[in-house]
Amino acid sequence: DGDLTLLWAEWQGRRPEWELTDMVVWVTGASGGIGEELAYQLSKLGVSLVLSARRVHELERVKRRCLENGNLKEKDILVLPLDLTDRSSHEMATKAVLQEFGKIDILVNNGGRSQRSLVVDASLDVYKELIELNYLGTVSLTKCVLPHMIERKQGKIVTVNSVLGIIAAPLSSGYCASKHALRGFFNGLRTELATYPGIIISNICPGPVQSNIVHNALTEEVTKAVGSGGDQSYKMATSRCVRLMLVSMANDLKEVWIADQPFLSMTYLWQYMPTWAWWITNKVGKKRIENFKSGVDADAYFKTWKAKHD
Ligand SMILES: NC(=O)c1ccc[n+]([C@@H]2O[C@H](COP(=O)([O-])OP(=O)(O)OC[C@H]3O[C@@H](n4cnc5c(N)ncnc54)[C@H](O)[C@@H]3O)[C@@H](O)[C@H]2O)c1
Repeated sequence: DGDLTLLWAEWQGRRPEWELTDMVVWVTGASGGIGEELAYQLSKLGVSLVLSARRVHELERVKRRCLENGNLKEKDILVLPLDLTDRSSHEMATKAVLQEFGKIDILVNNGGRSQRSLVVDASLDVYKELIELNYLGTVSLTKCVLPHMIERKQGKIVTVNSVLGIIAAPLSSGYCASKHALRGFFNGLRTELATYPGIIISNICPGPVQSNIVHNALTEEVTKAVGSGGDQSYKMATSRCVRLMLVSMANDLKEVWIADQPFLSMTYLWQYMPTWAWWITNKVGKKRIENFKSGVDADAYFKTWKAKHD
């Protein structure tokens, strides 16, 4: 369920419990899904946590659970409301973190939204929103934190990308574009930081993971979200995805792929045999569009596949 370097690191590499203690970690999109689970697992490691998203009451709920289940005290967790699309607020937010904890060791760019609509139906505003949020929001926050890391000559910028930042799928063209753009940006940034080996740029590419991502996905209109989560049973458990993310952070891996089969094999196929990968993608993609058009969960066919192979 991880690329070979990641699985090697999990087996033989440094453990998150040794490497990530005493760090200041800022997680965006911490009010749900992967970001929320990340907060819980990090809170057990004894880090100082900054929890950001738009909804304060949800962040307070996550903070309370971190305090109940983790090793942290009230003073170790800062709830910092943040809208990634409100770029003018990012500098102030960064200052607030530095004022509270004096440093930022790890920025986890996790907040984002997906898409469920065909190119022919989706308004241009949907594409604009996905670029504003997933791409420019992430770039903006990174640019605020980067000078601090350069000054200290250390830090990790971890971005929750997606396998859809490498491959593509129907109904998600704007999402794929935003994630491809992010991968290009961070690969470019990494090349510029070659003289700062202490600053790690890490690109995390999960496949389907249990979360609210489908529920919150944009449709053909920017004002309308999907509003139902669909079937989650075929997706990777959030806790497993986050554990592998922590392994990646502890071992300074530059890009990792985290996905159950057949998604992981598909990513390898795209890497090594793009022509074959296109053949399969078009076959599966057709089914995905048919399901979507008939009002069924677009990925319902994976239930049958999983049932056969489990
Ligand atoms: N779940 C998956 O299958 C999957 C797969 C690959 C990549 N990802 C990526 O993982 C990340 C987390 O997604 P998730 O699956 O946990 O989904 P989710 O919908 O459960 O969580 C998304 C988080 O982002 C926050 N967010 C949304 N808009 C925001 C804004 N304008 N400003 C600040 N925060 C905002 C939400 O409040 C929430 O906390 C996303 O970047 C997503 O693209 C998810």
